[in-house]
Amino acid sequence: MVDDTLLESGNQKIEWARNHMPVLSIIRDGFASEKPLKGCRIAMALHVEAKTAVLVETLASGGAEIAITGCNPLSTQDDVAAALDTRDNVSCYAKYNASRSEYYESINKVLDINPDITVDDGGDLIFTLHKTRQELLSGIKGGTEETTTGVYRLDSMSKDNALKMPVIAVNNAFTKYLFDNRYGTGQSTWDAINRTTNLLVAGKDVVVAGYGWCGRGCSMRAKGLGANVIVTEVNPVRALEARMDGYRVMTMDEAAKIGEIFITTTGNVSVLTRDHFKLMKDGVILANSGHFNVEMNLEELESMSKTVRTVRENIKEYHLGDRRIYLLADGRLVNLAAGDGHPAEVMDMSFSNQALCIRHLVDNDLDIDVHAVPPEIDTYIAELKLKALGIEIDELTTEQEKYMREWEHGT
Ligand SMILES: NC(=O)c1ccc[n+]([C@@H]2O[C@H](COP(=O)([O-])OP(=O)(O)OC[C@H]3O[C@@H](n4cnc5c(N)ncnc54)[C@H](O)[C@@H]3O)[C@@H](O)[C@H]2O)c1
Ligand SMILES: O=c1[nH]cnc2c1ncn2[C@@H]1O[C@H](CO)[C@@H](O)[C@H]1O
Ligand SMILES: N[C@@H](CCS)C(=O)O
Repeated sequence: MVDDTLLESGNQKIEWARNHMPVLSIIRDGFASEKPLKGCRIAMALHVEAKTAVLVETLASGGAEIAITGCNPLSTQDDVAAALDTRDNVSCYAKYNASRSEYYESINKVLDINPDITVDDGGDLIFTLHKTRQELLSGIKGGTEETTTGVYRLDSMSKDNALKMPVIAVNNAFTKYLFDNRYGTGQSTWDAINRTTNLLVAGKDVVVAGYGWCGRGCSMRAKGLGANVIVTEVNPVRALEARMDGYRVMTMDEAAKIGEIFITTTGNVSVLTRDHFKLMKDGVILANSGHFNVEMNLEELESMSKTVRTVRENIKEYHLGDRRIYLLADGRLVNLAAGDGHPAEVMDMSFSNQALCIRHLVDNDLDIDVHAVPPEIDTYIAELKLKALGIEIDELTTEQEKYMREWEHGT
């Protein structure tokens, strides 16, 4: 028996998100009348919260049958999961704080739908499919991948000839990463850090590891909050860009001694290790907004600690004897595990890409490979978003088009 209060809270959150996702709402209306996904079975592993629920509703309104679970043990909002499970043709297996075995059990339940299409965030569904559920591969039309690291992994699989299905790299659409990874992560990471710690940012030394799209967003918003921002990088071009954007750039060995708040956004492992923890000041705060819980070496942090205790919701204190280090949300994506994820207006574009790419997979037979989002989908979403914002832009005149095509003109 599902708790009514839980359902009411989940439905309220979904309604709020739905009302702030105008592009997805247009796509949903089209899906409801055309039913382009009729008879299609979709297996999904995404962060199960309100904006994701709106995507699921959109796919269901297009005629699909959906099984969904989480893509992170700590990002599921149980009220939304309960509400989603009441929708027609939707089964939701996600739960907050799932153990590793529960997490993979749910991934397998989702795969039991015998999917035509898979939707991933970070690749756990597709990797399980390739490792232990290969019998399902022959029925698969294709999949989509939501995030940067998931796409890197798929590219590696493709290079090794290990990939056995077509996948669209949704992350790589302009209308995804330029907004979601940058402005979404920038805002939601700080929202989560601020609501979790209730501490001041102004005047603090904030270290952002990685100056990709997420790192740019987190640095930009840290600066806006009055922090002194330090960036660490391994890519010389991005390091230079960070420097010219006005930040200090140095190695993590140097930054570890100075920083008061550390945010990892690299998609890489062991960016913060024992050597860095040894150098850190008393009371530093660590948050990850990159990938899984691997960016900080938590085993090393634990092994160095005399005591580990929860001192406030989503804050663990690691007492090293002489100093304390505070870890937010167990080192999982802080914006989702200790916050509500990206703003709805941003996920509007990311999930419109998902919906239209899923339709594209159903309508076409793509080769086994990692595919770009078709440019016409990307442009269409940008146009709809501008329209929803009430913004008109200029068009090229015939003279301008001609000028841009020709090459003979000089001074
Ligand atoms: N929290 C969220 O909601 C959210 C949103 C989007 C993406 N992501 C995830 O965040 C991560 C970053 O995504 P992105 O789009 O910014 O990727 P990106 O590839 O644009 O940027 C990652 C940057 O990290 C740098 N880097 C790699 N190893 C490093 C190291 N050891 N030290 C310092 N820098 C290092 C790279 O050179 C690169 O510039 C990915 O794992 C992605 O999947 C999270
Ligand atoms: O609120 C949200 N709901 C669903 N997905 C989200 C939200 N915020 C960020 N991401 C997605 O999570 C991926 C990293 O795991 C990002 O690529 C982003 O698109
Ligand atoms: N779904 C994964 C991918 C993040 S890049 C996670 O939540 O950590």
